[in-house]
Amino acid sequence: MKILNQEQMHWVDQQTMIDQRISSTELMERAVHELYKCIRSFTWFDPLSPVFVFAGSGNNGGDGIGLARLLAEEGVEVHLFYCDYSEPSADNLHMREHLPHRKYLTEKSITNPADFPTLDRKGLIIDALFGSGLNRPIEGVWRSVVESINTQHTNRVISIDIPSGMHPDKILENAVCIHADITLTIGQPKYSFFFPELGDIIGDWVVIDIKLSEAALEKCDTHMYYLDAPFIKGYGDLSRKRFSHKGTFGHALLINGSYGKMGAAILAARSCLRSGVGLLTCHVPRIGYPIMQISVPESMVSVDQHEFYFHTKIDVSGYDAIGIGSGIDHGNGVCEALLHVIQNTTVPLVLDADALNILAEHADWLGKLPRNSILTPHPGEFKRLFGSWINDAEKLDRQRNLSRQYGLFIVLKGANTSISCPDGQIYFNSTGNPGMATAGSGDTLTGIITGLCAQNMGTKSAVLMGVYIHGLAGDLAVKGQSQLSMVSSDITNHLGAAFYETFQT
Ligand SMILES: NC(=O)C1=CN([C@@H]2O[C@H](COP(=O)(O)OP(=O)(O)OC[C@H]3O[C@@H](n4cnc5c(N)ncnc54)[C@H](O)[C@@H]3O)[C@@H](O)[C@H]2O)[C@@H](O)CC1
Ligand SMILES: [K+]
Repeated sequence: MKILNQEQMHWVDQQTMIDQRISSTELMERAVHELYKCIRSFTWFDPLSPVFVFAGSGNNGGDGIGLARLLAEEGVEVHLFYCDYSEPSADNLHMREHLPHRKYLTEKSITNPADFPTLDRKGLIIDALFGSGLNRPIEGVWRSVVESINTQHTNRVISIDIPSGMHPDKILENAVCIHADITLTIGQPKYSFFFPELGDIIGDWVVIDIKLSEAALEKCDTHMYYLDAPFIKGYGDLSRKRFSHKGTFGHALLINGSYGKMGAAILAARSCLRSGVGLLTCHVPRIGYPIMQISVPESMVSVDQHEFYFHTKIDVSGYDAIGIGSGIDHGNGVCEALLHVIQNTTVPLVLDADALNILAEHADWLGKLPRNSILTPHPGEFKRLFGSWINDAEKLDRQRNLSRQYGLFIVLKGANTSISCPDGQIYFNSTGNPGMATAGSGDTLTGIITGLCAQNMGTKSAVLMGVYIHGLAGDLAVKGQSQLSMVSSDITNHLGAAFYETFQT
């Protein structure tokens, strides 16, 4: 799914009305019905509790007023507050004119901070003050309304389209924003939803489909995408031909593990094999030989001359993809051995963990990496590699520019992992959960991406698919268990189900 900026979203709204021959009121009515359906589908929704709607005078407010109407028509007790309601938009006025009989609905204006109501009964707050039309930080009475709503800890808060005060495309420094429990976002997710520093403000978010014009969406030029199921399904064909053999699916090399960290090598190897690679060789220190043979019998083992860690300048020719770094440690000679790999292969390298830390100490090596290599840092490793950032928007810009400059994929791990590509596009993953923040989760990702890269499907497909499948396997693994009990082997054990759910193959 494309992620559009403020201007593009407005344009798509307008084009939708033209293409579908509907008025702006009809489009808003469609949005209002979809918002209502979504709220009514929440199992926690209690029609016997009051709903407090705070509406601004723009179209976001119009959505809130329309929602108030549908809830009141159902018999829900609704209290509607108009906040500094001057010069309402035409659609906002239309919604107001069509409010039902006032039996279940009260209306009140808030024109100064003292007008904020006492919400002494537990209920649901709907935030419809400002939406994607916000163009500056909230001030005055709106600010005090936002601050008062944020103190209502016993009431659940749903923001319509975007938490009021948040800009859809950028960070407004020190701006006051509604802290939503849930954001029901209209049409497309907004770019700012992918800034980790705003995560607590947005809460959980759900995209409300209002059947925007496909033709208009198609025409919008963007470099930002949300990596969801329909998108990834169209990205590759993993079905196997009848006469295919293990040679068809590539030969991967994984260089991982050291004394005390052989688990990283095992986790990566098992995930690599579960991702469909034809042949796998694991290069490990001597101490790791029996461990790998017993733990991962499907893998061949190449043994380093060093007892405890990766040290030997090995022959890396003949492989289709190489993953390196999980648990390789930092001992004497590791840097030279890593540089030897970098300089003696043309296949994309998947670099993780200690390989990234070594890279951080040798910034000039970035330019030496084979084109289309893949860096998989978590934020701490990203900082060591590329320095600290001013805010998340600046961090994402930097990530994107570095990918273009060095011809690399950068997979910045976290909630909604961001994947920047050499072509300048950036993808935000839709799968995964906090249970995956556990030891070895990154090692499994290295294994998956390396295994997919080896199958010659194109590096970009392998990276996007790998990140998506890794998260989906985590989502399947956590079903029926607590996130806190999850271990990274659970991810590996659900890879088969994740591939099947995505590609039916
Ligand atoms: N046809 C459409 O355009 C649709 C719009 N929809 C809703 O409309 C919203 C966008 O509506 P609008 O463009 O009217 O914008 P908003 O309702 O977000 O804001 C209203 C107006 O307030 C002013 N404003 C912006 N920032 C301000 C600030 N900090 N302090 C004071 N005033 C400020 C601007 O002039 C802006 O146009 C979406 O978020 C969505 O909820 C949906 O109903 C779907 C269809
Ligand atoms: K809002």
